[in-house]
Amino acid sequence: MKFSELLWQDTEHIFEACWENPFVQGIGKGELPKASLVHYVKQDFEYLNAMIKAKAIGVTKCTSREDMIMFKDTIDFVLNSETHPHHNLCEQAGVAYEELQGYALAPASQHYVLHMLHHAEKGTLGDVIAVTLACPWVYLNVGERLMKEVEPDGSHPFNDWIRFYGDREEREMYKYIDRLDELAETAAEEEKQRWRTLFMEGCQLEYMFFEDAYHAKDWPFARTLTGGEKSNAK
Ligand SMILES: Cc1ncc(CN)c(N)n1
Repeated sequence: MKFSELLWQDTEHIFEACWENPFVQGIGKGELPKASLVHYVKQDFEYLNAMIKAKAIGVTKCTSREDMIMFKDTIDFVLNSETHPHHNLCEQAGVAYEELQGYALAPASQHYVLHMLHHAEKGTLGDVIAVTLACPWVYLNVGERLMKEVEPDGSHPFNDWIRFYGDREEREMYKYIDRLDELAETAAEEEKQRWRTLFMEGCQLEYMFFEDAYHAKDWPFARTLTGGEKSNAK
């Protein structure tokens, strides 16, 4: 069995939970509360900044140009293309994209970002791939299912979001899967167990990201310092 098939077996139930999550189902139905959309974009803008940094750290773990190009292509994709789905959500929320940038992360997304950057910094090339892999895999899965189930056209409020993830470059992630399968062929058992854990935790954090976006779940108290300033520290 390929290592990636084992990853799938470990996490299929979490992919299913992501699919059933009200945020994803709301995208399919074309109905999401404005607060959910706003919360999602605020969090995701910062999350994708962290993803760019994690992929840049990935470059420092490479010994071949092919691997460097793989990371470079994703950085380019996130920076230059992955703004499209955000614009779609902002249009539906009736809020300017610029207004939703620069916010402090809520607890679950903060955890996801710190988790990703920590393991990318201290880990191997395989660790960087494993800790960032849930991101495209979950979205490609959700996007493809939405494409099939909803068959959206231009009249669907989230047509761009669905088509972006169901139909486009998230397929680049197969390069990461193939590379991790290749690395797994010679990796120690202990390292493979760590990759499985990192991937499984990534899937759980993807689920929490959808769940918290739907409920616009933030810190329990206002992030205000004693002088009255608002803390936007990330
Ligand atoms: C949290 C999260 N995970 C995944 C993706 C899709 N790249 C995203 N935009 N945001």
